[in-house]
Amino acid sequence: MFTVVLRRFQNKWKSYRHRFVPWVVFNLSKNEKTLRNVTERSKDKLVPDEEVSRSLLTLFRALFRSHGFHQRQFQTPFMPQLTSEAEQVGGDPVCGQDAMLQTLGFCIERKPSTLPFAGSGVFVTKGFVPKGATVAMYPGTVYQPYEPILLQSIRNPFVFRCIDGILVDGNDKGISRMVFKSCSGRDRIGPFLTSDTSWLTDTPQNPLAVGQYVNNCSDERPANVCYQEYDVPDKFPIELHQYLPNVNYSQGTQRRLRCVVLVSLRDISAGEELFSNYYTIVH
Ligand SMILES: C[S@@+](CC[C@H](N)C(=O)[O-])C[C@H]1O[C@@H](n2cnc3c(N)ncnc32)[C@H](O)[C@@H]1O
Repeated sequence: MFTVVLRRFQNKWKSYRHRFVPWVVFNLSKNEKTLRNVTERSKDKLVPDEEVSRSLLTLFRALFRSHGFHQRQFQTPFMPQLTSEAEQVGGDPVCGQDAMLQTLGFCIERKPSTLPFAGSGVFVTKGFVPKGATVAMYPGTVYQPYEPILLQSIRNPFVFRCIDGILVDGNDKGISRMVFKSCSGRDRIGPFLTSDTSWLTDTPQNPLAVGQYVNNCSDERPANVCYQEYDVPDKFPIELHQYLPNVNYSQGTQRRLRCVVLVSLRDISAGEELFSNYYTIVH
């Protein structure tokens, strides 16, 4: 009898698309109506990867044009295309929030949540988010399913689980923070950083990288964004990797870098808080 119940629980548990342990365990029963149901893994993507790439590239190019100066000192004759892009910058650096408003048409920021006792949340503070837009990124260290995360996951509500078992640790404190910094410092491609550590501060240079602070929806506050996995394509420009807020835990990881983005489920106006669905069931 016990084994049957246990097996049923295990099957149900395995079908959860995303989960934040342990919060999810204690709160599932309170939120059962808000579960997001997806019929097949492949149907989970709200927008094609190409569209996510387009949004990220537009923003990152604007950031590069404004921050790109510091990279110029590293230019070599073998990178003429980068030099010319940096040369076009002129003397007009814009901050991350301005770049986001100019390129994506909205700003998001981390602020105290409207929910009591929920800590911080993420809000649209300027502009307008149309349905299907890439609204935020979930930063953190990426662990393959076979990699050890025990120490980092203890009492850590920021460990996000992807459909294929990959974990993303978006905690900006303690051991998680140290691990991210160490992995990020390790992975360079020539003169270029391959990831961004500034999401660990209050002023991330990539302003999308606050997705780990988006709170869970409820019956009263339905989800307006959802998670979507995005594997960074091989052709993603090397000089723009410095804005990606994710890094592989192991240097030898063979697969493409996993990022997780949050995509809007409907139009969202300035002033609204973002709510995602921490639970998705794949049938
Ligand atoms: C991924 S973190 C989100 C960021 C969190 N608000 C913070 O400031 O650290 C998940 C944690 O946020 C809190 N949280 C998320 N959604 C919530 C909700 N609807 N009501 C209350 N607390 C919530 C829970 O403490 C949960 O463990």
